[in-house]
Amino acid sequence: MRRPVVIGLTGSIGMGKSTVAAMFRRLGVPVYDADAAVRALQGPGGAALGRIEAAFPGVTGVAGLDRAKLGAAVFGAPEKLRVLEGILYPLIAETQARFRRRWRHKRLVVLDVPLLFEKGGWRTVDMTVVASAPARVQRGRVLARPGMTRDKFAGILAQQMGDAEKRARADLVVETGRGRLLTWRTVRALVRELG
Ligand SMILES: CC(C)(COP(=O)(O)OP(=O)(O)OC[C@H]1O[C@@H](n2cnc3c(N)ncnc32)[C@H](O)[C@@H]1O)[C@@H](O)C(=O)NCCC(=O)NCCS
Ligand SMILES: Nc1ncnc2c1ncn2[C@@H]1O[C@H](COP(=O)(O)OP(=O)(O)OP(=O)(O)O)[C@@H](O)[C@H]1O
Repeated sequence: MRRPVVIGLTGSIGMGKSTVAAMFRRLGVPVYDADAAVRALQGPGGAALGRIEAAFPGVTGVAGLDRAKLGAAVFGAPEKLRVLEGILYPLIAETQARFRRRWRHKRLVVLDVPLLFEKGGWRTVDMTVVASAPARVQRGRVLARPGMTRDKFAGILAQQMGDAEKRARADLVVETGRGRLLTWRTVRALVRELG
């Protein structure tokens, strides 16, 4: 039996990655959501909680992880972020392997991974797809989110590979700044070709 074509989907904050992922799902393509996997590991009863508490005392409780507290501890402290990644990434790799086994009979699957290029996940996929829009569209979307500030946005951008580099590395760029219909048609054409 042929194994599925594996697409790695990524994009910077506010570029429409989640919306593109939802379009793949609507077309019947299984989508692995790396952010959701991280949240499940860190939520109430999550498999990573014990190890996170041991490394960062005081950041977990009955409700799971206090993300803001841990974020304050690790963002801006690269060596601490590496410790957190060392705890989470082997567990994430397991959940991803389970996803791949579960859908091995499919022709096409998508891995939605925010840090696909930054963390090397691109090496394990057949094709990379980057959701992208002009910077002013991205900015407008992100600053409209509740709780978002210019400083926070700048801080997040500074931590991510830039959009230009992601676009240059992508096998396919899906434009999300020129209406949903265009985005939908692009995703549908890709699924028809590969699915
Ligand atoms: C530290 C945590 C708890 C903070 O959670 P919080 O909800 O406050 O922030 P959020 O997850 O939305 O991240 C904010 C921004 O930082 C970026 N970011 C998150 N983790 C990392 C990382 N390891 N390296 C670089 N950027 C990161 C995200 O892409 C996002 O743009 C959380 O980010 C975390 O557990 N990170 C480690 C796991 C990871 O690498 N996740 C990335 C995607 S799989
Ligand atoms: N053609 C389009 N494709 C995708 N998103 C679009 C499009 N047109 C408008 N949008 C809007 O842009 C926003 C993009 O948000 P979305 O959550 O998909 O981004 P994201 O890249 O997943 O962001 P984050 O990484 O911050 O979660 C949404 O509010 C969505 O409704």
